[in-house]
Amino acid sequence: MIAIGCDHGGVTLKAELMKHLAEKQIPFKDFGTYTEESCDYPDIAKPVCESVLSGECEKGVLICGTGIGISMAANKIHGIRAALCHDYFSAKYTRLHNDSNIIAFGARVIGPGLACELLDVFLNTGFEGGRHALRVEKMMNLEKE
Ligand SMILES: O=C(CO)[C@H](O)[C@H](O)COP(=O)(O)O
Repeated sequence: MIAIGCDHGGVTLKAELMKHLAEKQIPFKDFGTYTEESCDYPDIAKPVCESVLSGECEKGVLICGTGIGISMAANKIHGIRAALCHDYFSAKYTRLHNDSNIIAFGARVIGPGLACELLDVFLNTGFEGGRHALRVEKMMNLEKE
């Protein structure tokens, strides 16, 4: 199950990504927002991240206008590693090297075609482990300081 959420800036892109997931028969849970009425991206980031941390959802997708605010908000939550990705290399390597559990997009930055491709590579790439495991562990330990 994939958790997905956006602010008002990401409603259209979220719909495209959900259509893409449905076509691929990948189950998802939509945490809103559902209209283009203005809302605050931390209010959406929180339940999406909680769903990933609880294990209800395996990974998450967050969208705002730039992708910056909603990924910043997500990364304030302990256990979340959210990666803002607008290119193929980043979407692939944030899984391989950072074991990211959330991908974020800026709906005012990227088109739906590329975003769907990036989501695919994000979901289909595993963590490489090895030397990266200690780095991820050290990164997560920063939350405890
Ligand atoms: O990208 C965002 C946060 O990083 C927001 O989507 C953006 O700031 C919303 O702006 P506005 O209220 O003017 O639609």
